[in-house]
This record gives sequence, C-alpha cells and structure tokens, in this order.
Amino acid sequence: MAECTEVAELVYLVTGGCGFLGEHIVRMLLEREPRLRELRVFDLHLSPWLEELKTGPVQVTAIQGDVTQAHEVAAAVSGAHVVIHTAGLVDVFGRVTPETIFKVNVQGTRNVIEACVQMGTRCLVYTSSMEVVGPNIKGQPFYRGNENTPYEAMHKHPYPQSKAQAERLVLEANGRKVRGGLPLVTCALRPTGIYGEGHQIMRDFYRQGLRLGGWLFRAVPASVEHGRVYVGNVAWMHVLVARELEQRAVLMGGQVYFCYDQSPYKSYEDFNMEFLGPCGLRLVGTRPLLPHWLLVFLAALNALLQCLLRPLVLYAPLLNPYTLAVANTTFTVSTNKAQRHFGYEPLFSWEDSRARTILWVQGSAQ
Ligand SMILES: NC(=O)c1ccc[n+]([C@@H]2O[C@H](COP(=O)([O-])OP(=O)(O)OC[C@H]3O[C@@H](n4cnc5c(N)ncnc54)[C@H](O)[C@@H]3O)[C@@H](O)[C@H]2O)c1
Ligand SMILES: CC(C)CCC[C@@H](C)[C@H]1CC[C@H]2[C@@H]3[C@H](O)C=C4C[C@@H](O)CC[C@]4(C)[C@H]3CC[C@]12C
Repeated sequence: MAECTEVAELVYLVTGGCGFLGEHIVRMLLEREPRLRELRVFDLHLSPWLEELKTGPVQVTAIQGDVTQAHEVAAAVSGAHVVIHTAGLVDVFGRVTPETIFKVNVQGTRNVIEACVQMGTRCLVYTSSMEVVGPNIKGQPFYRGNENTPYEAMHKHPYPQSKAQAERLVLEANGRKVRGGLPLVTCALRPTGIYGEGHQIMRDFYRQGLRLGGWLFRAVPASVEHGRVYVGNVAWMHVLVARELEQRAVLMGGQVYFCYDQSPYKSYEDFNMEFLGPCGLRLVGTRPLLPHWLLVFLAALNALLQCLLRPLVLYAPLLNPYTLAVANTTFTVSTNKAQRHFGYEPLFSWEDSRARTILWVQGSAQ
C-alpha cells in the first residue's frame, strides 16, 4: 500500500500531463519536488518533449492512456502515492459533443477516484475550474469573491456542468477508505482563466490580429473584470497542495481553493493586450465596436449555424452565447485561503509572468 509520508521516495501520477497546464505541472514537479522518485505522465496524446525529460535523475514514465478506460487508469495509478488529475476536455465552443465532455470529465474522474481507492493511493488533487461557480447564466457579477462568497451557480453548458459534477465527486470521496484501510485525502483547485506559455486561445488572437494588419476590435466593455492567473503559479499551487495534502489532511481534505496570483484585474481583452500590445497589436476602441444586442444576435446566429452545419462541417467560432456571457460578466477572485492553508505564495511575480508570456507569444507567430 502506498502512503505519502512514510516513504522517502515518492511516485506521482499526472493525468493530462501533456496539456497546457499539465506540461507546466510536470516540469514544476521535476524542478521543485525533491522527494520525487518516479513521475508518471498519463495522457491520451503523448508529446515529444517528454523524451528530453527522461534523461534527468527522476524516472519519467510516459503512459498513453484514456481516463474513460477504468483499467488503463487503474494500471497507471497502481503504486502511486499522489495523483494530480488534470486531464479534461476543455470545450466551450461546441467542438465535441456534450456526451463526450461528460464521459471524459465526469466518468474519467470517477475512474481516477475508484483507482485510488482500489490501489491504495491516498492523495488526490483535482484541477477544477472557476466555472464550477460561475459566471452564471443570469450574468450576475462575482466581484473579487472568495471560496465562501455566496453566488447562485447555475450551469447550462456541458463544460461547467461536467466540471461541477466532477469536483463534487472528488470532494465527496475525501475520507473514503482506500485499500489498506487509510482514508483518501482529496482537494480541488479552481483556476480562473489561465494564461502563459502554451495558451492556445492567446496564440489564436495573436494570429488573428496579425491577419487583420495588427488590429483587434474591442467586443466587451473595459469595465468587466475577468479573473486570470499565470500558468506557472497554477502549477506551483498543484505542487504545494500535493506536497502538503497528507500532512494537513484535516485542514485541507475536501477543500476547494481558487488559484490566484498578482495578475491585475482587467477585462478579458485588456488583459490579453498586456501581451499582445508589446507584440505589435492594437485594440481598437475604448468602447465595444458593435452594440451588445448585435453581438448577442451574432452569437445566437453562430449557435444556429453550428447546429445546421453539424452534419456537413464543424463550425465552432470563438463567439457563441456562452463565451459572450463569460467574457461579458465580471468574475474575479480575491482570497488568501491557499496561503493560510498550505503557505502558497505566487512563485512568479506579475512582471515575470507577463515577460514570460510575451516572449512565448512573440515566438508563436507561425
Ligand atoms: N485553460 C484554462 O483556462 C483552465 C481554467 C480552469 C481550469 N482548467 C482545467 O485545467 C485542466 C487542464 O486544462 P488545459 O487548459 O491544460 O487543457 P488541455 O486541453 O491543454 O489539456 C488537457 C489534457 O488532457 C488530455 N486528455 C483529454 N482527454 C483525455 C482522456 N480521455 N484521457 C487522458 N487524457 C485526456 C489532453 O490530451 C490534454 O493533454 C482541465 O481539467 C481544465 O478543465 C483550465
Ligand atoms: C466576445 C468574444 C469575441 C470574446 C471571446 C473570448 C472567449 C473565447 C473567452 C473569454 C473568457 C474565456 C474563458 C475563461 O477565461 C475561463 C475559462 C475557464 C476554464 O476552465 C476553461 C476555459 C475558459 C472557459 C475560457 C474559454 C475562453 C473564453 C470563454
């Protein structure tokens, strides 16, 4: 049976370890978790950069697998002390069906929990999302709230619905007896919109701006605040939680933590301009170029076209009623729960996070 503290050398498993956030968690663990003996990276699609990590002192084991396949998950979890479950389908554009989103995000998470129980793994860290809370479909602002701020969470879209269900499963599993009789300790991290090296949507905006001659057009009011957090700090929070979870099981078990750092409170577009501006793009307009009703109409039209065209072609533009609502509703966090519970301080300052992201955007023009 595997226990977190009583062995000097630990085995970690990161599901979704080849994704945007997963890669940062994997690299951060290798840099900053000295007790690591083996790091298992489990993903549907293995990335070539994993090869270069295999030459270091920690054994890096790449496992091509699918979280929806219980036996594959169980085999990967067997003998692991800590599981960081980051794999998920992040789709708010209608690229995949709701059934697939639920299968990966909810059934996949169920499989991870059951594998921990069967295999005697005691520590499970789940990457949840701010969207488990909101923004809700009424468009009510969540202004610099914390983990205890009351908010009417109402989910209609499959992505937030699936993340909320999966998070609930993880939190309810806290305290379940794993093989050997000891209790499972779980907790969930809720990042706001993550940015940084590898952020695909940022790259898409950059390329679109270049195609438009260096101009981007404001779509949401500058007064709407959208929470953002640097990927390196989100990864660091995962490393710290994983390290402290067993020792501080009473305090941390079954808890949720928003991911936060010193990134400024801005609108989605103004925040992106912190990186795209130094790369030569300009955001046109101090106010949205199109009236809100027209954006609502275009978003609805996109949704209709997506439905009509589905049998022929996948039409999945960035603008749809859901993404418009998310971008148009203030949702920001202000909390120190992670600092109080496990001593988290951001590893990267805002200046550092910004500089690293700009460098990456500049190199991602092709
Ligand atoms: N990107 C954000 O802004 C953001 C914000 C909050 C929470 N999150 C959460 O963070 C996690 C990672 O998100 P990301 O932005 O890195 O997404 P991503 O798509 O870059 O990474 C997800 C990874 O999971 C893998 N995966 C997908 N389906 C799988 C399956 N069936 N089996 C095994 N692996 C599978 C993918 O191959 C990918 O490598 C997700 O759980 C997401 O909900 C992301
Ligand atoms: C008005 C439109 C043209 C603007 C489109 C921007 C839109 C694609 C952006 C805005 C906000 C973004 C989401 C937000 O940062 C937080 C999350 C949570 C995370 O769990 C998954 C990603 C997601 C949904 C971002 C997706 C892209 C959004 C909607």
